[in-house]
Amino acid sequence: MSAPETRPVLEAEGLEVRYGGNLALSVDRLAIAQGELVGVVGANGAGKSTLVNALAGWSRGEPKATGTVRLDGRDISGLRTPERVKAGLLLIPESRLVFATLSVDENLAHAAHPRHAQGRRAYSTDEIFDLFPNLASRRGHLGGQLSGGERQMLGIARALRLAPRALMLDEPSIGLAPRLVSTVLETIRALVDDGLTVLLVEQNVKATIPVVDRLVLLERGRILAQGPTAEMQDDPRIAEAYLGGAA
Ligand SMILES: Nc1ncnc2c1ncn2[C@@H]1O[C@H](COP(=O)(O)OP(=O)(O)OP(=O)(O)O)[C@@H](O)[C@H]1O
Repeated sequence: MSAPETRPVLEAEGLEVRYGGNLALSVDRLAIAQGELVGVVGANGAGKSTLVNALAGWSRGEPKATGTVRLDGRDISGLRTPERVKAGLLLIPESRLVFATLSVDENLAHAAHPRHAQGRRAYSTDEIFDLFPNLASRRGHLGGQLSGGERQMLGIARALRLAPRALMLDEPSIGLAPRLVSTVLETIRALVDDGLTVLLVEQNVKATIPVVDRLVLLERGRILAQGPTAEMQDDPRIAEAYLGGAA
């Protein structure tokens, strides 16, 4: 038998992002292992979106990103977003990109299973509707007619059709009713238990703690602390800032 695989699925090294002259993100190293669910938490403006956008090779403004991003050991820093998607690195942005004028079925059909996805799992529409029964009952509804939670689920479903190697989600809980927040986060957990590798950005630390394996605390663009959830949840920086000053 060969030694157990330790190479991370997704890895960033020396990743820096500047907007104009301002350094918004400076991450020495972040690595996510196969089948791991890592939660990135931090206050407004901490750099959470900037981090996942830089990993995805995508941005709102015109930031300058430097450093190395690797997927399964392959340097993908020079690839544009569509090529990173083809390679298996997918981001579901905060804005939950779905086609508003296409039905749920059409939205899924547009996210067709890529031909060159060696060893990656593309979920079938049947599997997707098992995972998201709400979507199954709305197959003919237009994307624009769906609730925030349903759009979020459709966004995840579209990503699953594309056989992600690593999936990044930017604040999937935002704007959702508390009950739906746990449904969405528990579904993400179930996908990880099924083998998917996930980087989850969340401001809702309380809802994030029960589902993630590891927490990364970002502050002013830097990783202030990271570690297994069981240890990090008692870290006073997390407890005081996000859990109502429990310490
Ligand atoms: N397009 C942009 N142009 C200029 N500065 C930006 C841009 N996007 C983000 N920034 C700045 O970069 C920093 C990090 O922002 P970012 O959106 O990554 O934070 P965040 O942790 O995702 O915050 P939130 O939880 O509010 O979404 C902030 O200081 C923000 O003002």
